[in-house]
Amino acid sequence: MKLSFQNIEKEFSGLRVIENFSRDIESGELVALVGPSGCGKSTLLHMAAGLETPSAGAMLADGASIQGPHPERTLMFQENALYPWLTLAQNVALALEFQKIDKQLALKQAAEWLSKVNLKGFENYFPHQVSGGMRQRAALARAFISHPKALLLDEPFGALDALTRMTLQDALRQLIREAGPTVLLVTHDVDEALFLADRILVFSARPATVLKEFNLTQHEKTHDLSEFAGMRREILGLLGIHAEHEESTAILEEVEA
Ligand SMILES: Nc1ncnc2c1ncn2[C@@H]1O[C@H](COP(=O)(O)OP(=O)(O)OP(=O)(O)O)[C@@H](O)[C@H]1O
Repeated sequence: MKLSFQNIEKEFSGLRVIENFSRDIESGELVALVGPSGCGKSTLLHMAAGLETPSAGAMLADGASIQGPHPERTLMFQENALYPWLTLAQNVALALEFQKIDKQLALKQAAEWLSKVNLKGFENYFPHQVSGGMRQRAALARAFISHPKALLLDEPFGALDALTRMTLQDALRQLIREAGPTVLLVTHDVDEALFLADRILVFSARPATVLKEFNLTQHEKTHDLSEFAGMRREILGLLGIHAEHEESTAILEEVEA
């Protein structure tokens, strides 16, 4: 699914958040949105999800104006949104409810997707009985089970420790390779953007405009991002962080608009 942001402007009660943003996200492309906290990244994601409307401009999916949420465009948040009273399999199966699939068949498919994200054997566990990383694995299974054409990820691994985050990034990349959705990824983690993205858009503070765009399609990437040291330094510089002062990527949280 191609997502098109056309001359998008957004303001909330006089607060200008997005200024003249235009970009096409091609079908199957993974574009990461990076920028200071509060600059409007989630707002752009919410427009693609159909949860917010632009104040001016047009938000299109495959050339048609987005009128509201649709299961073809799936949003996934940092805080896992699993229902605590449902098992992991029931949570994943729930995503198929709108398709009116037989409940037993939905549970069977849910078990298959849980297996794909390394949760075989945990189908009947409740969310509180597994780790945060496992909950996000289940959330990934739930996001993919309905074969979304566009996946809108808002800091999906932001609450996880660095090691767990990397294993989840590997799982996500594998799922994306198999399913091929268009992906918009909001992240504060520059390394996550470098590892996963085909393209990185770096935004200014509010009102958000694109400061620079980085293309990474020609690279086959590993978690050893040393070849991207220059690009990483440049992105952090654009965000007002000097590499020599950088203690962790969490610092990005403190760059207030
Ligand atoms: N529904 C809303 N009503 C009013 N203001 C809003 C609404 N949604 C977002 N905002 C405001 O728009 C600005 C941008 O918010 P947004 O969540 O898009 O930023 P962000 O770049 O995703 O931030 P962060 O990186 O901290 O998640 C913020 O000042 C926020 O308070």
